Amino acid sequence: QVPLQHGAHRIGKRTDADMNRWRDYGLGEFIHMGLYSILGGDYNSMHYDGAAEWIRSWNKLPHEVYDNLYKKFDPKNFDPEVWARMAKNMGVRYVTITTKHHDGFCLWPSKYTDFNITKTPYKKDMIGPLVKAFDQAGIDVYLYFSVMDWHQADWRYDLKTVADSVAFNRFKTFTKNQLTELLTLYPQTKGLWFDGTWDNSWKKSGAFSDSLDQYLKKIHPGLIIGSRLRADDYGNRHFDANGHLMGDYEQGWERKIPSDYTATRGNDWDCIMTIPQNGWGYSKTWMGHWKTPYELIEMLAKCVSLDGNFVVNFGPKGDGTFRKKELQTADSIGAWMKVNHEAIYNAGYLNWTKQDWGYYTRSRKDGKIYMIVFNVPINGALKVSPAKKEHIKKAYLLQDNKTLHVEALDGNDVFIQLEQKNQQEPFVIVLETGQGGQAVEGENKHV
Ligand SMILES: Cc1ccc([C@@H]2N[C@@H](C)[C@@H](O)[C@H]2O)cc1
Repeated sequence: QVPLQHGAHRIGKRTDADMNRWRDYGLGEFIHMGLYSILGGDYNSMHYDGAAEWIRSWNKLPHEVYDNLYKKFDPKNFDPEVWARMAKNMGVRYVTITTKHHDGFCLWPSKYTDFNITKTPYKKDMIGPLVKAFDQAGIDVYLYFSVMDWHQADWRYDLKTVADSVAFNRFKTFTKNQLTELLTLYPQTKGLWFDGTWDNSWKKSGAFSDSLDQYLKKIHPGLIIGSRLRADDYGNRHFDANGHLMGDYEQGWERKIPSDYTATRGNDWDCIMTIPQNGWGYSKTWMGHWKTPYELIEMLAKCVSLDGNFVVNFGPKGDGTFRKKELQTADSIGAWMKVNHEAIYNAGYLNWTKQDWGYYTRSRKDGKIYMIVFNVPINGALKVSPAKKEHIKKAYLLQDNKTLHVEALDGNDVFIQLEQKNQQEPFVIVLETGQGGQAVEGENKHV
């Protein structure tokens, strides 16, 4: 064990009520809104083929042109109630909204920089009404905040000189002030989602990130902060020099999902995912493959089956409305969740051998076991190999309680026989288990 001042201060999961609530969310939503939403990935009828919210870094777009976009920022059709209702219908239980992305533009009336929404034609705070609308819809709100801030003269990518450190110290104070402001203005906030913390300047500021983490939790008890905020004494991020997670959950799964339970290292985690191949802010032309609702539902099932949450990103347009494809996706996921949310909410990992037909989840409330089925085998027989001493007593379809035939195989394995194999969408089977003797007699038991 390497002695550390600023490594993990807690070994293992955080288990207070706020974190237990976080663990049970299952499904979340991310929203990227900012000056980049106005351009939608295009400038001067050229298309930027990077992530649309990074268009300021495109050499064909002068910084000055981008930074003056605030003069055009006017989400006339923005309605926080519409955003909250869409999220509610989709079945999300938490939402993370960008307050300030890397470009430094603040969607709230910050008193620490004039580069904020009050200086735009729209004038009004967007964060307050969103926090209120989501909170009233029963959706927990988390605020995305980029530490890296391209607008601040005191931002540094690295600390090479004394002058760098003097400037960066001013930047740290600015950052702490803005975060205090956000938590004071929006006390319903459940957590902060940090980004833009990969540069050397921040890696060399492990002591500050540690004290900032503690300060924020002191002024806002229960606050949830993932592993993207801190660096340890040696600049390690997410996991300290001793391999312990620094943060309340692992925040590294961006557009990727752990391959299996081992890869989660037994930590809490969530995966944030774009519907297109990449790109978080609104882009007129989405990159590459657009994930179908079923692909996203399979990702959701996989995340929950590995004790994580799944967060789908939406990038509203500059006028404050969502593109049709995003509205349709939210609708489709919501329709599936209306029928099958029992297998997602308050559910997590089950240590049974993964089968090809899909994913197991187990309810943290009552231990009920769910099979979320995506791939029906040709013979319509779904193999289940329970852990030792666990036996299948009954299997039924969640959507209509229809009991399914269970055939005993060797040991306590079973086949669950599906009658009609023309399933048109992912479905859920509920398993009732018992301890002790095989509850289901095989028909043709070969001795
Ligand atoms: C290399 C890279 C840097 C920053 C990002 C930001 N994190 C996501 C949550 C988005 O905000 C994206 O701009 C993505 C990739």
